[in-house]
Amino acid sequence: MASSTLICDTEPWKELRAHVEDINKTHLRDLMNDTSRCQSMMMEFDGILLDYSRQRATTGTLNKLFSLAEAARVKEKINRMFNGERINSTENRSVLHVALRAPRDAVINSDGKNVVPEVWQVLDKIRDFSERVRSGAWVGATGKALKDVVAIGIGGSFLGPLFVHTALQTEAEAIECARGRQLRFLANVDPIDVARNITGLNPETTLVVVVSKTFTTAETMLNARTLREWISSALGPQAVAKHMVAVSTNLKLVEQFGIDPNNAFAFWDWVGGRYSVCSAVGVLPLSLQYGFPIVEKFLKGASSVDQHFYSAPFEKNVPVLLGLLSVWNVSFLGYSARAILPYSQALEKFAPHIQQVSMESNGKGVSIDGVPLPYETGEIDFGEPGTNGQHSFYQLIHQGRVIPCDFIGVVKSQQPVYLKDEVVSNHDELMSNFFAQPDALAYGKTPEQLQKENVAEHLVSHKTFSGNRPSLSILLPSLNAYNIGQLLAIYEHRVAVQGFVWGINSFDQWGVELGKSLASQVRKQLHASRKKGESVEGFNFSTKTLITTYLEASADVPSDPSTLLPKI
Ligand SMILES: O=P(O)(O)OC[C@H]1O[C@](O)(CO)[C@@H](O)[C@@H]1O
Repeated sequence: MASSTLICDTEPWKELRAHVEDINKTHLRDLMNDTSRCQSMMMEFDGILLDYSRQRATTGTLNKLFSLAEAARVKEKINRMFNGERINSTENRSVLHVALRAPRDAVINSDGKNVVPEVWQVLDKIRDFSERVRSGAWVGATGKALKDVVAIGIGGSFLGPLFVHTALQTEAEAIECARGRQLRFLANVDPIDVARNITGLNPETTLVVVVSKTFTTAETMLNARTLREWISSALGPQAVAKHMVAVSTNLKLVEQFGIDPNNAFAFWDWVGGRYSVCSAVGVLPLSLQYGFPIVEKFLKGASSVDQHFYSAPFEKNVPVLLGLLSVWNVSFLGYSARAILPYSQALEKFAPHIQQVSMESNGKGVSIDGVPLPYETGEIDFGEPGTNGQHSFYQLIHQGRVIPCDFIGVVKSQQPVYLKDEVVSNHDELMSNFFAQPDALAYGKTPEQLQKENVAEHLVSHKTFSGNRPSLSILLPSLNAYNIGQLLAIYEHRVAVQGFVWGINSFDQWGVELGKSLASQVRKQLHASRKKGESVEGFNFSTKTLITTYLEASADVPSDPSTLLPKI
């Protein structure tokens, strides 16, 4: 396929389009009767069981998807990514988050230079620093050990670390290592988030980690200035050096902000924000909370998937299979959303993280060459842990719109509970739902079944489930740092595969810029109106009215406030 040819103009795409008609002839409940088909749609990798037999697909569909991957040159694109080529062409950058978790002796080149040694230089610096903070060798301005950490950051500088932290919080080894320590995340520019995060913390025993790839993000910088004020108003300006450190690619701005460059932890422009959890962005706060050895296990789990993704044949390659099936669902079956449903409360922040990884990566309107696309890319990702979601939005998934679901289950609970009078453990109860839901979606319930159950005639249509709703199941052996790393990398690479097939740049995010620049125009107006009484100009009628109403109704804000920090 020539680089300017769109994937929708290739034969495999056209064949898949035609193949939809074949698939529409067979209900999933009939596909599920074919045991050899089901067997061929299950695989095991490094302790993880993947079951995609409840996709609306046959082995024929998969073969066609492999041809599509060939037409899209997916293998070549994976190789180019791992070889450090500048596949993020609109930003002229390589995409090397895999180097962040590569073993110390690996060789991964960017611009002819092996980047692995500098990755490990930063990891070693984090290990050393986090050990000093945790052991009390590094103390705050008043000589007290720093037991609490507030990590300030947003988007990719927040969601990944929050997901991993939340997932580890109740894991036995992690609990032991985190004893007496707290890790909090301040993301939103909303002052309420500041108030909630500093409540109950003592600046004397708190370390603030400012996390920003660019060190220019408006929300993060305002929150960083706010917490700098919180520290210096309590302990004096000289305390900032002991209580604030940074993670960034922009060490110059870190220094200008007033953070000692020795206390800055670098990463590189070849790490996309949403792919940065394995850089100092995640590794530093998580090591402060849990110790470096646990975080190293997380990196190893991700690295294991990286190697698998790079080397396994597509027929047995978890991220490739998942990515191709998502393309099938979105581009051919017309399902534009995907539900991420972990049956583990520890994974409650997984869907929010994957929302950014997936939607910021693949929500694009043009090809990598800038050609407007005649097909849609990306999907709407959302999710909640089961069983909570079952009592919320599952109604729509069962009887309303068709939304392919990812069910993620865990064999061994982080916190098993066995009540002596109960038949099954609490975790068994949870997992009963994990096993039942995919079949409910696939098989549904027919009017005939309902009539046999003597359901009143006027209720039969209400109680009918059409079924034929696709899902896949991922069963993890347990939820420790290693498995969390595996899960992360599977989803990261799946998103890349989808983008490679759609022929887009999954590694830029120009779509976030317009809103930012309009906000900056509004910010200038608010300033001019408050300070100089200038009227609101240069906006359309609607925006002007909204801003004017806001200004008038909040005119009691002190015009020259002395610093007012939130209190709860
Ligand atoms: O780490 P930074 O530079 O503060 O950026 C935060 C986030 O902002 C974004 O650019 C989107 O606004 C994300 O891609 C990024 O993860």
